[in-house]
Amino acid sequence: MALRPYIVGNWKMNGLRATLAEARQIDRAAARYPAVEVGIAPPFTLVHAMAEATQELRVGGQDCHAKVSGAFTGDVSAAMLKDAGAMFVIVGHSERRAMYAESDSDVQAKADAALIEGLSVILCVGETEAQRDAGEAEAVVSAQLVGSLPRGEGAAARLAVAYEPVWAIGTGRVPSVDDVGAMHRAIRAQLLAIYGEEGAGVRILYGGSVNAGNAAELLRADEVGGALVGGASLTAESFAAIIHASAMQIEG
Ligand SMILES: O=C[C@H](O)COP(=O)(O)O
Repeated sequence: MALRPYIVGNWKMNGLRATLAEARQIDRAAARYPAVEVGIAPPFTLVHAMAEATQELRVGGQDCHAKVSGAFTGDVSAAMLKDAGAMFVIVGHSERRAMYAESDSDVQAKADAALIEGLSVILCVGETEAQRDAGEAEAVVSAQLVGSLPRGEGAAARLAVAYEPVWAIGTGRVPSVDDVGAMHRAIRAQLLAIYGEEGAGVRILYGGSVNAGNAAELLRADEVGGALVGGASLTAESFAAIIHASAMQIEG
């Protein structure tokens, strides 16, 4: 089954209102390539404004709380994201797992909450360098999937998984295309085991130092259905080049 490629920018803690000019340009680039689905997860402060300022982009959050509301100072719920115009949320990013000690079950609760509110979910998994060096990469990712994938009715239909090796994030280092393909095949096998046939429709994105120069090669790896892009999504010039590379892939 050919899945529509999904190219998503994670702006992390970057972007002021002035930066919406980049989002408008990215929106125009996305309009030129309708075969590619394009999203941006800006900081919470820009979600509403970006959703208002763009037409083609899926705008999303970078995290959400598992509860709908309550005494959780500084947190934002999935319902609030939805209300602000978000269509999806990223959960389980390695920066949150590492810096805020989010466990697999925390991540699963967030994913479930987002799906209940009608958002779609990008669930991140990935091994550290030490885990890869120890030959544990697939086992680590497998355990993260088992522990954090949402299990509610119809979950697979609004889910994407992002494989992001921690050591490749923001470092300029990327795994070989063979290693990316091997991990993505293993993730696909696990999605099929957990969701049955519906697991075939879950897009598996690669993330970690994707840029205009390496996107075409990484997107060609087995079972890579798109990319989750950090630094290179911050300017329209580099992000549009990645969208273009994805569109060219479809045209073959
Ligand atoms: O969510 C995005 C990833 O953490 C990748 O970031 P990067 O493209 O800056 O390496």
